[in-house]
Amino acid sequence: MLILIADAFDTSLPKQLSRFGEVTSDPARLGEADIVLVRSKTKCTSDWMAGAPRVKAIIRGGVGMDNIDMESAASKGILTLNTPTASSIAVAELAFSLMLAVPNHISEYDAGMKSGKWLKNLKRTELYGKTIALLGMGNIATEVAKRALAFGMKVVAYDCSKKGSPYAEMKDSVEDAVRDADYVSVHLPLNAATNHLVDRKLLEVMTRKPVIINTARGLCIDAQAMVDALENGQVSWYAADVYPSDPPSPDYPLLKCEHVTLTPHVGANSEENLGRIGDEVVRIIERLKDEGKV
Ligand SMILES: NC(=O)c1ccc[n+]([C@@H]2O[C@H](COP(=O)([O-])OP(=O)(O)OC[C@H]3O[C@@H](n4cnc5c(N)ncnc54)[C@H](O)[C@@H]3O)[C@@H](O)[C@H]2O)c1
Ligand SMILES: O=C(O)[C@H](O)COP(=O)(O)O
Repeated sequence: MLILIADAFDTSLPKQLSRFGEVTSDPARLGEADIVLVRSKTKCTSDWMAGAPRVKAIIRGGVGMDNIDMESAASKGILTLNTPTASSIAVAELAFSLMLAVPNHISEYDAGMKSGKWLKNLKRTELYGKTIALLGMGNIATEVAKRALAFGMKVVAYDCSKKGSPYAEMKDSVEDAVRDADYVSVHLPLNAATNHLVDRKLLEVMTRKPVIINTARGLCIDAQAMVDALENGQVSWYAADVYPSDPPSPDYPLLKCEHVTLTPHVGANSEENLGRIGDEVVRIIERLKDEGKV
């Protein structure tokens, strides 16, 4: 069996996988591979699959499957699997870091100190007593909610398929969730229903000039509508880890906008999480072998 590690995984993974067969990271060997491991970088399109005639399983180390053409894979009998819970803590901690950094002016204070400005008059605001709306109440949002509760925040959420949670007051619509929120954190998969879910209309529903945090997918928000909302003060800050493409094109409007904090898609990229993802990949291959699927 040949396992192709197509994207950047934990450095210990090739050794761990060697008990299953040969392991390579040479993309030129796609045509010989039985299993391919990807993160978000490799785009598993129908054309890409045509170059992988032996592949029985594509394993996505991570959560989002939007870089994999699932329909094509299914039609070719290729299994598609991910590591659904491995990244929850890593991403929740990044969302929370952004949520702490913005009202505490960490980047402005730092830049001020280094340019000789003593910005003591710039007041911080506390998370305590504020309301956070979570869009999507799955694995990552649940970890964000637990941390928000520990900070004394009120947590509300909207999820199209979850009507209850021990960690959030569930709302019946996305509008109801965001209306009175001071913070809105996006935790949705990218699909036809969530593409531009945060659009001009939804931004207009928000009454509290919220900080919006997006560690889900860049296309879940309408970037131009977000720029306009930041410029007219309807939204006070946008903090994001995700873009329509990695990296975003130089003319992505939010790159040049004020009151925006950005990170380079590092939600899953903690040392610990890459280790967890690798361990989960090993368990998946073990199971597929036991079931005779690879
Ligand atoms: N920044 C990063 O590095 C990073 C890392 C991991 C995941 N992500 C992104 O975060 C997303 C969420 O991850 P998760 O682990 O919480 O996934 P999850 O599947 O556990 O939760 C997603 C939730 O969204 C809900 N949902 C789906 N469509 C909806 C809609 N139209 N309206 C309302 N709710 C809807 C689902 O019911 C589900 O409960 C992933 O799909 C991925 O795109 C980003
Ligand atoms: O959906 C995910 O798991 C994340 O967006 C992480 O993507 P990455 O594996 O490319 O860091």
